[in-house]
Amino acid sequence: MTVHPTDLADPQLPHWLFQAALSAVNGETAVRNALAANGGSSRGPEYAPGYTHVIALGKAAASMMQGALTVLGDGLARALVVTRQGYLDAGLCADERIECIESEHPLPGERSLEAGTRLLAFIDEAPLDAHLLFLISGGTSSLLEVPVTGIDAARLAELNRWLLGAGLDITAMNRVRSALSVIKGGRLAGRLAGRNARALLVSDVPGDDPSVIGSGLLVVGEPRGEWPAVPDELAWVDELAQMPLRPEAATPVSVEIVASLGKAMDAVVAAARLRGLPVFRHDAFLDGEAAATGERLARELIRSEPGVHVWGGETHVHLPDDPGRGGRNQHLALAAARVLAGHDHVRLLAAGTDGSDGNSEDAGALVDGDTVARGGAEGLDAADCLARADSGRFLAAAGDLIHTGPTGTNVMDLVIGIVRDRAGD
Ligand SMILES: O=C(O)C(=O)CO
Repeated sequence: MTVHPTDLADPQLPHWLFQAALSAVNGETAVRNALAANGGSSRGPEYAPGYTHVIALGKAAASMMQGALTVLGDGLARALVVTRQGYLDAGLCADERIECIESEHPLPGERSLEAGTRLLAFIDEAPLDAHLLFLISGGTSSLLEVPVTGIDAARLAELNRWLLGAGLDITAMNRVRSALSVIKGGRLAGRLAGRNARALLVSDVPGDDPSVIGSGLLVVGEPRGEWPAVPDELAWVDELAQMPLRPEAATPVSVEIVASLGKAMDAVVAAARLRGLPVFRHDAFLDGEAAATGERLARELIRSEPGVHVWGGETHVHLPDDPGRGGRNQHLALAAARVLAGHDHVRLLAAGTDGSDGNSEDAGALVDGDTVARGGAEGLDAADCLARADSGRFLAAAGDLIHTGPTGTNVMDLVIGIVRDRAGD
């Protein structure tokens, strides 16, 4: 394969590859395709006028709902859409059949409790012979909750603040969330009263396990991993988790993953090949500490052959008490930038496919061998910003942030490395 240094040097290339990935896992397209494939020539009963009740939850809810609406048309009876603040679509919510709720993320609160209560009522209001179509994406864990007795909004926020800052992986976090919820851990399936139900999922968890996505509302999973050590001030977590929950007969739900990190990575590979560029797909899931991962990938890229490299996953950051602006992708990118300093042939993009990274409004960052110098010229110190979890401030000063707004999907994070031929420097 011929290497085109001019293409690998194209300033737009990393953005273009990231956009190709986002399009391939877009919630609207994924739902539309899944329903159209199912309808085909022998359209199922969900298309009968006024028969289907849609429940769209998570960061990609509005976009997934749009996909369902396009295919169902007047097959849609009613819908409930629960998504993150700022992620709704005004046109969608103008449809009087569609009830829209903006809820809280990444920390659940009062509105998450209201949304959880509304979800149960919405299901109860659907006729017993209705078809329930669930469209679930990540973010659901925070956006909706019906907790066990003894947990109010303040405790819920306290619990999740600890879970998000403790460096736990999503499986461990959701194990705790599920133990304290009457809808998570598959328990929502016990509230469907035998209604015919189908779920389409956009996966934001490693291994695409439906019992982990959105804390597995409809699918009971095997408890996996260690129960984490709970800090003393949260002793009520262990106490309440031991209380037995009333078992309810679960209604079987057909579950299908319609978009995933793997598909997003495939799309980067295909887009690079389309340009005739060499591409290296790294399948090992990125799940380590963000800064250490960024440094490791930067070292690998410096030594690598020219071409496009793609990784996917979800790293984590141990947050200090008073974190600054940023998220795991920006943290990873800034740590990588320190290693890349002076190496002009490498660029690295790290971004969340949902368009938001940590507590910032940015998706991530695109760094290069000059990032540290650019931020330094603005009076900032990269090591200091990393120590204070303030990578966003540094990257904003360096002009390296990537902003997409809500993307209509959520399949974890992508890291795209571009290595140019050194002769072209
Ligand atoms: O983001 C969430 O809601 C999860 O728990 C994983 O999908």
